[in-house]
Amino acid sequence: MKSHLKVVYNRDKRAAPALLNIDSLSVGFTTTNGCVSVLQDVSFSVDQGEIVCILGRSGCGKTTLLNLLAGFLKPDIGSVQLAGKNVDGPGTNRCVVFQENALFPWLTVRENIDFGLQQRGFNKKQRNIEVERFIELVGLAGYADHLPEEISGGMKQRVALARVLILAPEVLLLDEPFAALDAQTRGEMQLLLMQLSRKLSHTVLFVTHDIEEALLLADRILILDKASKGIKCIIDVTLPRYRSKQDQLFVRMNRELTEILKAPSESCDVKDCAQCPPAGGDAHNL
Ligand SMILES: Nc1ncnc2c1ncn2[C@@H]1O[C@H](COP(=O)(O)OP(=O)(O)OP(=O)(O)O)[C@@H](O)[C@H]1O
Repeated sequence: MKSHLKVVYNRDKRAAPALLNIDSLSVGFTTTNGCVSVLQDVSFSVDQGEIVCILGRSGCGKTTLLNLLAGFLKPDIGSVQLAGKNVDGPGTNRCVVFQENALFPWLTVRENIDFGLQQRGFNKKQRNIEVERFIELVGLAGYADHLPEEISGGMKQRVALARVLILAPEVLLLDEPFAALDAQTRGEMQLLLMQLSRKLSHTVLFVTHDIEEALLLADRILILDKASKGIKCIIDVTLPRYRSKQDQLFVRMNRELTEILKAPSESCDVKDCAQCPPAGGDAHNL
């Protein structure tokens, strides 16, 4: 049967150099049972303005990879480069949003969104204009003076998004940001993220367990493999930008991705895939 997934290892010539280059990353942890290797020889790159979703079974290293990109963790081997510069710690050019937002409970919505700009020394007039713009953008007009405890979980995640987007980071790193929300609010947040990242041209890496979420949001989906501790495959999502779960191609891709995630092998399982590298080839370098 013909596959509907386009697996891309080596990209066509790029119009511009990649924004993020992840080269041969390996990392492990020292535990009470000794050293545990989590990621081995992971390489890929991300273009400016791309949304890349990271999928994989529980414990395959998705959060670890995001932490490496954020600079919270250092690799044992390999490097992360952002715009040609080595990432060797956290930096203002990357912002992270987690499942559990960490809003300041004593600050209002407006003050939470303003906080980062204030820390960076922008004057009050500039800040006020930007804060009002972002309150509107994330659909929180009318709630600016509320405290976090006075708004819903979905609204809190809107605040969490606004307060990082306002800082215009080069890369936005999202670790299951909508996992705790109900299905409807989650759908609204996915749409909001897609609209905002297009409007503001953000480069996004998004960790999720949810294949549908990845198919709704991603330009590419990177699947991590627990067995090999590396990349199982990278899928180009060839759906139109605004997607419907009811679309036939969406349904088929969902089914095929589910199969890939279930498959125990270390390599891509797309049938008749002409683009898989030969054994020992230069896999995963996009
Ligand atoms: N600080 C740490 N010390 C020891 N082991 C760790 C540490 N952080 C992560 N690990 C281990 O590394 C592996 C990968 O963890 P990670 O959280 O990156 O996986 P994940 O794919 O994000 O999982 P999940 O989908 O369940 O959130 C797990 O086996 C985890 O126990």
